[in-house]
Amino acid sequence: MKGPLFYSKILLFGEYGIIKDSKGLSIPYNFFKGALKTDDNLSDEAKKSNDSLKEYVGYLRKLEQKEQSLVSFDLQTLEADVANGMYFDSSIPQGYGIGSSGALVAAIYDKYATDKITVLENLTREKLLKLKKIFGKMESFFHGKSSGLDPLNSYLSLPILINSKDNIESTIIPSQNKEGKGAVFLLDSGITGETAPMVQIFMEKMKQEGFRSMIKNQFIKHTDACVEDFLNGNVKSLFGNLKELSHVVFDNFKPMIPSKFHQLWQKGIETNDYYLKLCGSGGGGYILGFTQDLEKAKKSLQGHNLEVVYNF
Ligand SMILES: Nc1ncnc2c1ncn2[C@@H]1O[C@H](COP(=O)(O)OP(=O)(O)OP(=O)(O)O)[C@@H](O)[C@H]1O
Ligand SMILES: C[C@@](O)(CCO)CC(=O)[O-]
Repeated sequence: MKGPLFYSKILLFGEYGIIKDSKGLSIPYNFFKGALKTDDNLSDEAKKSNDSLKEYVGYLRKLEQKEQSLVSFDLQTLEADVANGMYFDSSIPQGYGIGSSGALVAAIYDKYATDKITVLENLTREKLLKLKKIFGKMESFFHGKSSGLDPLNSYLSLPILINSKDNIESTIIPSQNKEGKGAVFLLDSGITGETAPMVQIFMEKMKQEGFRSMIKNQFIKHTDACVEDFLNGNVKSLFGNLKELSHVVFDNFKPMIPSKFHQLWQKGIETNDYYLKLCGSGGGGYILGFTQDLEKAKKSLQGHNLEVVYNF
């Protein structure tokens, strides 16, 4: 792959909660990546990507007209490049909760936005929020309403701490202990998931008083505590809160957990070998796992492939 690379992201904590002002923590995941590329002879996959970029140009044209003070693009060049066979050459799986459309949006903004906010300047909170707003509008084309967080993560290639909806900052996470036994890992559910219908289910449930208070008093409480513990390197406390979080999610987010994984989810809580949580909106794609002993977790999850993303 040539040209600047744009990485996938993992929302370690904050799925659903960030819609309701919980904390969140999102990190770039550079195992998967994509870049804009041009070829004369397009493979089937490249052709599909190229076709979707053709449609995207039309969307950006309308967006630019609607949001004149927010963002503008060199659409002529973009259109010519797409006509010449440009596509997004990407290894990021789609519908897996790790931001394939976010990386694409970041790549397009980087190459075609005029007067863009660059990663080299001093990124004040105002600039970050503006970028997030632009990216939210740009990404809406792919899956309806978007917070813009995925493209922001991909564009900056930095961890992002969400304190609340209007208060985000780039942050530093504790450096990995490559020799450590503990790990964060991805489990492949084997099916794709879609964000919009899952968020719809969540919003529907939020109409119930009981669900709302569970979100506030349990889900957000544990999510916020996990973010604090992770950033401060309080591993022991982190795993206590993870266990609670895993439990609350299991009891209240069943539609977001592929049924094949219900038993494994419970087994983790019972044995303490690992704890599972949602990775993004769930419903398929990846599931996130945390363990204090990777070898134990591997044994316990035999038959499943664990992709380690962080070592404690
Ligand atoms: N390489 C690509 N070329 C063109 N379009 C792409 C490419 N990768 C992703 N997309 C677009 O992004 C869409 C997938 O985005 P979607 O937001 O549904 O999932 P995701 O970004 O993979 O996951 P999530 O938002 O849950 O992290 C695809 O349907 C396609 O339109
Ligand atoms: C489920 C959700 O909270 C995270 C999906 O990556 C939706 C969102 O905030 O955009």
